[in-house]
Amino acid sequence: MTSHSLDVYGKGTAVWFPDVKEGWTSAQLVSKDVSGDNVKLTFLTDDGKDVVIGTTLTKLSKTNNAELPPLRNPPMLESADDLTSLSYLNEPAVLHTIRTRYLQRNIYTYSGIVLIATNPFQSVSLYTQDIIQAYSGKRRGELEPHVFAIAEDAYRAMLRDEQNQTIVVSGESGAGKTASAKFIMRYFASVDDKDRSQDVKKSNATTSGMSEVEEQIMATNPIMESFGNAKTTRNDNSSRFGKYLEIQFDKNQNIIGARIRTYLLERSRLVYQPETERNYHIFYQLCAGAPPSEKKNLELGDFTQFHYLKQGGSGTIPGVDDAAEFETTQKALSVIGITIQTQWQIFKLCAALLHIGNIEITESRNTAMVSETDQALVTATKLLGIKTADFRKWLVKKQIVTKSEKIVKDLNAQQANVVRDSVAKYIYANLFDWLVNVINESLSNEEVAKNVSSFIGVLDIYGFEHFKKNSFEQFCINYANEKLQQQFNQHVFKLEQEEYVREKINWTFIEFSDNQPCIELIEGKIGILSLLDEESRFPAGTDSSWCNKLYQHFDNPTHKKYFQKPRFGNSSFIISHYAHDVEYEVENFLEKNKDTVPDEHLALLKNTDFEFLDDILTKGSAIAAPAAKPDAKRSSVIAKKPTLGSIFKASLISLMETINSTNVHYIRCIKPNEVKVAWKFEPQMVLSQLRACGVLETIRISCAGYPSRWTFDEFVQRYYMLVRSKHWGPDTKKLCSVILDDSIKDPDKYQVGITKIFFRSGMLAYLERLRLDRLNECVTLMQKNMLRHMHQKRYQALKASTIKIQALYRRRVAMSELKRLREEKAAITIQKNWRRYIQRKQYLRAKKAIHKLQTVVRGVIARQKFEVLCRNAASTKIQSVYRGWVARRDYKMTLKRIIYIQSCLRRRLARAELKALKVEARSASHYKEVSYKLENKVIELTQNLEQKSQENKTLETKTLALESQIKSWIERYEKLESDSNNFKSSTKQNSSN
Ligand SMILES: Nc1ncnc2c1ncn2[C@@H]1O[C@H](COP(=O)(O)OP(=O)(O)OP(=O)(O)O)[C@@H](O)[C@H]1O
Repeated sequence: MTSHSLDVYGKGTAVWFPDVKEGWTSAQLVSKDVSGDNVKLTFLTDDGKDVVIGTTLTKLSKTNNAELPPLRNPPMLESADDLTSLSYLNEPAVLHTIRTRYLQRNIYTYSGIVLIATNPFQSVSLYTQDIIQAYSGKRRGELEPHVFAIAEDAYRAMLRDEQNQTIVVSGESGAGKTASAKFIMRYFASVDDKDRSQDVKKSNATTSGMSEVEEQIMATNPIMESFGNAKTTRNDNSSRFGKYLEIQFDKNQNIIGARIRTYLLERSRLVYQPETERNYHIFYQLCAGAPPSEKKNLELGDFTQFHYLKQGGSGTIPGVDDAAEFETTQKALSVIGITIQTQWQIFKLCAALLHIGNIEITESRNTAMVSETDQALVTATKLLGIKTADFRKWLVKKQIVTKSEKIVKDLNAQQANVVRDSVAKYIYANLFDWLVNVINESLSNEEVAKNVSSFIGVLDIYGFEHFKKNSFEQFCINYANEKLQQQFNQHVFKLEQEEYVREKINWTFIEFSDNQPCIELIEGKIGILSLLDEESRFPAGTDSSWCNKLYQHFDNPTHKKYFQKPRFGNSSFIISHYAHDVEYEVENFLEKNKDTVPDEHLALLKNTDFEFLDDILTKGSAIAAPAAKPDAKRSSVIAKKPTLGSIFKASLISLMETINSTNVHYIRCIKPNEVKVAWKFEPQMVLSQLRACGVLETIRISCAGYPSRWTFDEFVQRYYMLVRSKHWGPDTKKLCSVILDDSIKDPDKYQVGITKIFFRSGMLAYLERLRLDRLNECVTLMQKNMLRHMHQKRYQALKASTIKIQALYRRRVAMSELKRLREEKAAITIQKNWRRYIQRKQYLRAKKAIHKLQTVVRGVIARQKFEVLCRNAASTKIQSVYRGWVARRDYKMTLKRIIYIQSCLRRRLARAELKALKVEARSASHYKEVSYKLENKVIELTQNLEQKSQENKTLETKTLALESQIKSWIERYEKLESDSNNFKSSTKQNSSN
C-alpha cells in the first residue's frame, strides 16, 4: 500500500476507517487545518460520526503518512471487475469492491491473474451449456469474470504455448473449491471447441454429449466425494483431502484420460467425528442403501448401530437421500470400470471397519480387555478374513522388540482403543488410496499415457486454517498453503517482471517478503517436520519432548520472525504464517504423524484370507509412500512406515515440482458467511480470508510496482479531454505523452511501455479527478452554450411568431378593407341602380303627369264640349256617353292610384329588402353571398322596372287608344255639335219659313 501526499486529502476526499462490524466504514474529509507544522483533519463517517486526526507535518513525513486513513476510489471504479484496475489498492477498497459486486449478484471478480469466487450459497444460473459455449474461444476480460474464463484461458494457453497448465483452487472449507473444480471439469468435458476440427470433435460422444472418458472423469466426483467427503459444521459436503486432477489431452486436444493425486486424507474422521459432524458419506450410504440380503450378510443396520457413525449425533444431511446417493456411487464405480463384485468387496471392507469400531474394550486393573464373544470382533474379523483370536490378542497387548528379546506387554483401555482405531484408519486410508489407484489405472492406462500430449491440472486444496485449537492437520494444511503462496508470489512477480521487460520500462526488482524462511522452518533439514519425525522414531518420544526441542532450536532471535513460544504454557508453539499467526497445540502430533499400526496387526492383515484386503494393502501402501526416503540407520519396522509428515512433505514437493513445470492460474474461493446463507456478506470474515488467501498481500506487493496499467487506446479514450483538442490525433502514443506530460508532474508516477502505460498506485484516481474537473468545466461551458442556444431559439421562435401574427393581422386588415371596398362597390351599384330606378320612376311619374295633364286638358275640353252639348241640350246619348267616359275615367284614375300605391308599396318593400341585404352583406362571412344576392335583387328590381315600363307602355297604348277614342268622341261630338248646329239652323229656317 503506498502512502499519499497530504495534498490528496482535499475537502470532500473519501476515505476509509476501520470498523469493528463492517471491517471498514466510509468517511469524507470535512475540514483540513494546516497551521505551521500542525495538521488537523476532520472526517465525517457515513454513520454520522466525526473523526479527528491531529498530527504534525514532521510526523507525517517520518511515518510516510501512515496515520492518514486509506483513500476511497472514485465511484466508477468501485465495482470494477478487476481489482487491479482500482486506483487505490488498499484493503477497504478490495473488500468494498468484492462486496459491491457480490451484492449485485456478481460472484466472480478478478484480482490480476487471480479469480476471486465468492460463494453464493444458492444455485445460480451461471453454468448452463449456453454459458459454457459463450466462454469458448473468448479471451479473459472479454466477458464477465467467470470460472469458465479461467478454464478457457488455461485451455488456450495449453494450445498456444504447448505447455501444461494448472488451475489452483483454494479457499477455506465451504468456500466453494470443489464446486469450482467441478465446474472446470464440466467445462472441459462439455465445451464444444469451435477451433477443433469437426472430425476429431467428440468422436465417441455418448448420449450426454460427452465422450466415454469425459463421462468417466465426471464419475470420479461422486466416488471421491463418497469416500473422501463428510458433513462438517462448515460444509455439508466437505472434502477431507486435497486433490490434484490432471485432465489429459492428446495432440488433437481431445480429452483422453485423467489422473488424480490426493493429499492428506483426514484419517481421524473415520474413528471420531465432532458434534453435528459425520463420518465419510459412504458409510451412511451403505447403511441406508444396501439391499436387505447384503445388509444381512454384512450384518449392517441403521447407522445409529455403529460407534464410528453416531458420535457426531448427525446421521442425516438435510436434502440428501443417502440411499439414492449410494446408487449414484455404485453407478459411478461401474462407469469407472469397477465390477459389481469388486464394489461389494469394497462395501464389505467398509462394513468390517464399522464393526471394528464397535469392538468393546473394557479395562480391568489398568489392563484392556476384549470379550472373546464380542459380536463386533467376530463379525469384523470374519469380514476381514483374519484370525479373531490373534486380532483380539494384539488389540490389548503390544510387543516390544529389543536386540535380545521380544517382550509382550498389556495395554490399557485407552491404548487398546488407539490400536483398534489405528487399524481401522490404516485400512480405510489404504482403501482410499487403492480407489484412487484404480481410478487412475482406468482413466490413464499405459496406452493413454503414451498419447498424452498435454494436461490441465486442477488443484482443489484446503485453504489456510486457523482455529482456536490447531493440531497436526492444520499444521500440514498451512504448510501446504505456505508452499502454494510462495509459488504464487514467485509466479506473480515473474509475470510482473516479464511484463516490465516485455514493455521495456525501467524497473528495479520489487522487494517482497518471501516466506521461504517460514517454509525452511517447517521443512528444512533441522526443521519442525524433521524434528517431529525424529521424535516419532524415538520409542520414548512424546509430544512435549518434541515441543521442548522446538523451543530449543527455534525460540531464539534468528527464528523470532516466524517462530514463537507462547507466553503461557509449554504445550504449544506459534508460527507466523504469511496469512496469520497460528498457535499449534502439540498434543497428539506424534501419534498423528506416526499413524502407526502395530507390526503384529500389519502382519495379521497381510495374512488375510480376504484377497481384496490384501490387494488394497499392497496397492494402497504403494501409493501412500511414494517418495519416502527411509533413513537406513533407523529400525527396519519404522523405516517401512514413513511418517505422515514425511509423506505429506514428499507429496507436496512433488506437487510443487509439477505446478512449477506448468503455467498456473489461480482461483481463490471466499466463504462470505459462516451460516451458509445465500447472499449474506460478513465483511470481517471475508477480510480474514482475503488475508489468508494472499490476495491482500499480493495487492500490497504489486502496489510497490506499477499496479495499474492501461493500453494507449484505453487511456486516450478515457482521458483525451485533459488536453486541448488541437492535440487530438490518430497517434495515440503521442497523445498519451501529451496527456501525461500535462497532467502528471512527477515522472516517477508512471512509465510508458511499448503498448501500455504503467501507473503507480493512486494515479488513476488522480487522473479520474482531473477528468471529473475537466468534465465539470465542460459541463459549465456546455450549460452556458446550451442556455444561449435555448434563449436564441426562444427569441427566434418569438420573432417568427410575431412576424406571423403581424402578417395575419395585416391580412385581416386587408381583408376587412377588401370587404369594405367590396361593400362600397356593391352600394355604388345599388345606388346606381337605385338612381336609375328613381329616374325611371320620375320619368314614369312625369309621363303620368303629362298624361294626367293631357287627360285633364282633354277633360276640360271634353267638359267644355260636354257643357256646350249640355248647354246645347245635347242628346241623352251624348250625356250618357259622357257619363260613361267619366265613369271610365274614374275607374282608370282609381286603377292608376292603385297601381301607384302598389308601386309605392313595392318600393318600400324593395327598400326594406335592400336594407336587410345591406345588413347581411355587412357580415364578413356572408359578404360575397349577400353581394350576389344584392346583385340578384338589383337584377330582379331591374326586371321589375322593365316589367313596369312594359306595363306603362301597355298603359300608354291604352291611353293612346283612349285618347284616340276621346278624339273620335270629340270628333263625333263636334260632328254632333255641327249636326246640332245644322239642326238648329234648319230648325230656325223652318221656323222662319
Ligand atoms: N458457484 C456456486 N454456485 C452455487 N453454490 C455454490 C457455488 N460454490 C459453492 N457453492 C455451495 O457451497 C457449498 C460448499 O462448496 P464446496 O463443497 O465446493 O466447498 P469447498 O471449498 O470445497 O469446501 P471443503 O474444503 O470443505 O471441501 C456447496 O455445496 C454449494 O452448495
